[in-house]
Amino acid sequence: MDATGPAGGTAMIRLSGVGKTYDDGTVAVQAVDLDVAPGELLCLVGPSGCGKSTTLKMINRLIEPSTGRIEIDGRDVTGEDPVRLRRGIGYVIQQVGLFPHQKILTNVMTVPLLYGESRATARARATELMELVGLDPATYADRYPHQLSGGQRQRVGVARALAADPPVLLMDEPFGAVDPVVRVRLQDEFKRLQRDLGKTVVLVTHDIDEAVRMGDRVAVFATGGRLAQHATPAELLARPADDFVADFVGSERGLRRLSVTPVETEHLEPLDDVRLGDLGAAVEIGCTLEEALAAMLRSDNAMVAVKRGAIFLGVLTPAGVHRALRASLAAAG
Ligand SMILES: Nc1ncnc2c1ncn2[C@@H]1O[C@H](COP(=O)(O)OP(=O)(O)OP(=O)(O)O)[C@@H](O)[C@H]1O
Repeated sequence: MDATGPAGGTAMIRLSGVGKTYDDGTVAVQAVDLDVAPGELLCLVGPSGCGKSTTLKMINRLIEPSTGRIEIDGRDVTGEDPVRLRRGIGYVIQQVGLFPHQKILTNVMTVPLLYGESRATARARATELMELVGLDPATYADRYPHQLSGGQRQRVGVARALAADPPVLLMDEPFGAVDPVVRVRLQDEFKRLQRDLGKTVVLVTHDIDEAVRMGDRVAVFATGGRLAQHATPAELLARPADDFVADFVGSERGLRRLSVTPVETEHLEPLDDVRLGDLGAAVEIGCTLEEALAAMLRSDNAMVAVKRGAIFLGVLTPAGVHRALRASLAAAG
């Protein structure tokens, strides 16, 4: 097993007392303790200049910590050869950094070729990865980067980062350059992909909505590189650790809870003599209140049918949404 665990598997990341003071005396990160469980997606969020990118880059040693220890699967990264280390860590940045004069397929093939795969294997792998990130190879393989939209380029960046099948992915504002609608779709798709592939991911964003939507856990950094809170999205929104976090998550945090609270059977009301098709809008049990509310708003009724597969379970009404939010608030407290 190498420094970063078996390729394709998941890895545990641990930061203990990790700090960074730059040569000019800027304290970018203060003694931070953070664990990322295997297969977990951790979002680092906070205002500009609070040390998020510095923290991320210390994990793959693009920046050396001034203090503390960073372990991947129990092994200190500072003892590892940086080149070898980075092979087990995919890295996705906002400016994707595609080769402008190479076709998309060739861009993605670069990584498998780098690892000594034959051209045929690299081509097959790159084609598979394009499909995985939702870019039809028949349409996009032979295009050049400038012939793609920002969101499509971002998908290529993710495909390329996955090409080496690294157990760990580090992402710095990966969806920052795309418009809000495409952004939400990319976030949802990436989250699904990450769950399926079981990668351990650390993702930097300045957007609290992105953090609570995507993170299994969220680390909120405050100015001066202080880790202000490390919690699940639901805990963070229900119980901000201090005034800084409360201010950062914002007064709309009740609304934000919609995206992290699932619809459960106890929030539903029965409806007699109704068939699934009669109500128009229907959602699956376990979806978020946000999704259920969106379906409710699309329908003519002030309610939405909730089902499990083909079975009708009941209806969710605005009062049910309210009850669900109150219950989750109480549970998180
Ligand atoms: N090479 C450097 N030398 C000195 N100071 C630096 C250096 N790189 C970053 N900093 C400072 O360290 C602090 C943290 O920077 P960092 O890039 O980690 O923040 P960030 O939270 O990622 O910010 P943003 O959201 O704006 O990208 C900032 O005050 C920044 O000015």
